[in-house]
Amino acid sequence: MGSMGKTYTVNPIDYKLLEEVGYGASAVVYRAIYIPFNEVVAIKCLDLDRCNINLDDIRREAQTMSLIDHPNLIKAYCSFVVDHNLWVVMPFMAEGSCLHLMKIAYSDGFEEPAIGSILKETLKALEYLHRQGHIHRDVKAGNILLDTNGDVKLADFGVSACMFDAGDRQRSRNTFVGTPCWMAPEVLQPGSGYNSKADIWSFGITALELAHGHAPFSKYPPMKVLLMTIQNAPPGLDYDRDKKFSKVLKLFLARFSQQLIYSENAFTYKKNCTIFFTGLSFKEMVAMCLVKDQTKRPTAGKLLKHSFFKHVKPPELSVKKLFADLPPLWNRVKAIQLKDAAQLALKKMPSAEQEALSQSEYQRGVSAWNFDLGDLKAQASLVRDDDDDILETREEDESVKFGGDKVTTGSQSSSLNVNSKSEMQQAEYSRQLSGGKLPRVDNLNRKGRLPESDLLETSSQEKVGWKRNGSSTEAKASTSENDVMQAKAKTVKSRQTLSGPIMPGTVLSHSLSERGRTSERFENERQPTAERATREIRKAPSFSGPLILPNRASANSFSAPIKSSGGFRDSLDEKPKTNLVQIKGRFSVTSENLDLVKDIPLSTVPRRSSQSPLKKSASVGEWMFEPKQMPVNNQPPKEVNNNSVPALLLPHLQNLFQQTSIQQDIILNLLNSLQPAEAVEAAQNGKLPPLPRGSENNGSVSRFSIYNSALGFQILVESASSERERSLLIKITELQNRMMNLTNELNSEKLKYEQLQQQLKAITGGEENGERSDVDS
Ligand SMILES: Nc1ncnc2c1ncn2[C@@H]1O[C@H](COP(=O)(O)OP(=O)(O)OP(=O)(O)O)[C@@H](O)[C@H]1O
Repeated sequence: MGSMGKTYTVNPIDYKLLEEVGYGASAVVYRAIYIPFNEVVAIKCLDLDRCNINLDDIRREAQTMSLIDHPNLIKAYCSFVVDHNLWVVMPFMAEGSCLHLMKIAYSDGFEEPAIGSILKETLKALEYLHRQGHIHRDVKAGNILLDTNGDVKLADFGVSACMFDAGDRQRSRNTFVGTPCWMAPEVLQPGSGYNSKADIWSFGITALELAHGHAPFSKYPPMKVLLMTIQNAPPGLDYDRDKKFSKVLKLFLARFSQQLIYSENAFTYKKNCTIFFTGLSFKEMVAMCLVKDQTKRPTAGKLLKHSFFKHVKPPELSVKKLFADLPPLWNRVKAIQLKDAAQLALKKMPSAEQEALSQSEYQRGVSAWNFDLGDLKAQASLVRDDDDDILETREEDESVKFGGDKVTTGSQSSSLNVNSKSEMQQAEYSRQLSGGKLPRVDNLNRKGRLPESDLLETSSQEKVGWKRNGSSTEAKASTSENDVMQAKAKTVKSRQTLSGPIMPGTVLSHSLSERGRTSERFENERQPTAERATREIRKAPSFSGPLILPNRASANSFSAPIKSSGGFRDSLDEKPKTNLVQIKGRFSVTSENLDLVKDIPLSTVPRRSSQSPLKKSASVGEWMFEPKQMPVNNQPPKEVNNNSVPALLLPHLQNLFQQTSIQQDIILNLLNSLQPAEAVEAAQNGKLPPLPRGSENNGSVSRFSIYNSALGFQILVESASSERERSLLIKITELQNRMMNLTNELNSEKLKYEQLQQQLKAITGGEENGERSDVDS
């Protein structure tokens, strides 16, 4: 039974599928004609082979959709199975979802009056659903549909749950269902149970989504979002960074401080005050929804009485004007697909397809995840974000702010600034349409009634199914190239956080039916790149799909090895941080490392110098050694990493060696200058280098024993007859002793150096293994 007592048949030949007007995690939605009534309807086609939802869930959705009866909820006319697809026939909402609308024309979110109306209508739907005992579990902008007259309806009961199942009224549920960014903390906490208040949290997130153009945390990978939701303070509206609200606030305050508001006419004054206080009450309303303790969140009914909703305009005034001048929905959807495809191409990933596939497998595989918080934390700590991301996270972590003024990233919004109104009407579409492969959309009124002639014409055409025909493919390919060119000319901040090791697609391949995958690959090979990209985009999650995490064991429990990351080391990382001094790159410098460095007697080690340390001196024969002090290492510890420790030691060791050699030279010089007979003799015996004959030495020296352990020889010299010679010999002895000490030092440093090298090898070996297993995984 359909609308107004009309009955819709369950025979697919009574329906003519037209353009694709939406796609989600599990379904593609088409505009269609119900031929018996010549009425435009929407048909949601769920691929039963591909989606993870079990038949019970699907039946429940269809059942819920057919039983509900509320002006703000999408009702199903009927549903039936066609091949491997379930078709759900429902009213066509000609302006699509709020998400698509924001993507195409309001990337910074809607203006406050529209937000108020959309939220109020959605809240009415929720209030009704909750009263009927349902939890929607997937409230988000992508599931709020708009019609040309401004009607607002909540859709997608794919994940809705009945709280009265098995007569267990008000039972808290324990399954993990929803979409990461919109999921309430209690939904994510295993075993804590949740109820209709989970929808209120999602409603609060949706409010922020509508105000900013994207949901909080939408740029982060799903696992990160889950953790942020559990661990961070709840998100909220930030006036400083939100252009829309701060503009009003600043203006108001400026005029207030100059007492200008009093001189304004009553109308302007009232208007400004209203905007200002509405902004404040919006913030308050959102804060009420986003309380982590679900018991403290208001019910939908109570929230409806909040001051924010008191002065909300009827949607036909505030919502209707949002679509003025926009092209028809199907063209917008196509443009979004092309835009996303161009963006994907721009990212120049090693393999865009790989990424898309991995994302789509995430979407499918998510239901097979073993929900283990410890694993999640480990995975989240592996997520690498660029500096920018880190900064932003910290900002968000600290003060929970949102970048309304930022280029939106992530799947929820596109970062390409497509001027929708002009670019929508590109020649590409005219070409497609004039090519006769798609129905003449110009001849359709928005609501979708087809003139009889067109209906006949389109009826004779091939049905638009899961695949596209050749001409539209060609047209899209060329437009995709255009898009890429346009996009290249613009500054694009591409999302980068999705390519990290967290992508479960790499470990969840079994979750995808092999048959489906093979045929998909085959299709992909035959399709032009742009078409493929578009298809992959469609399959790739916008993270807007439901996250279903049933309590069942899985092999996919994040087996990737944990490695130290140069990225986040925030509260998410619970690895022990004892002695952690500084994090640099992939290494962390611990106080142990610093101790090692400290052990080196830097202050006593002479530095190697370009200038020779040997200077002419009268007191020590020809040369004296002028040791230069090695400056204490003034480098801050952050400059030190495991790599640089041996490098740091090396010059010192070289200096020691050099110093020792120099001292040897000095001694030899001194010996040369003394020319003791024994030395000469020793030299002649091969124990000492030949000594030059000096003029001062007259041969009468006292016996003096010099033992050099390092050099392993003993010099026995006669004590010099003269005082001068004696003092020189003493100096020699001193120098020899110093040399011995230095040699000992050198040996021990050599030992340390070797040990350090071994440690370093062990570390780098471990790192390489870790990286290899990362690459493998
Ligand atoms: N009745 C409708 N009229 C017009 N457009 C619709 C209609 N129903 C759905 N859509 C469009 O199709 C998109 C996907 O629909 P839907 O959310 O039901 O699919 P899904 O696979 O369940 O998505 P997800 O699970 O990601 O929320 C919607 O976001 C919307 O843009």
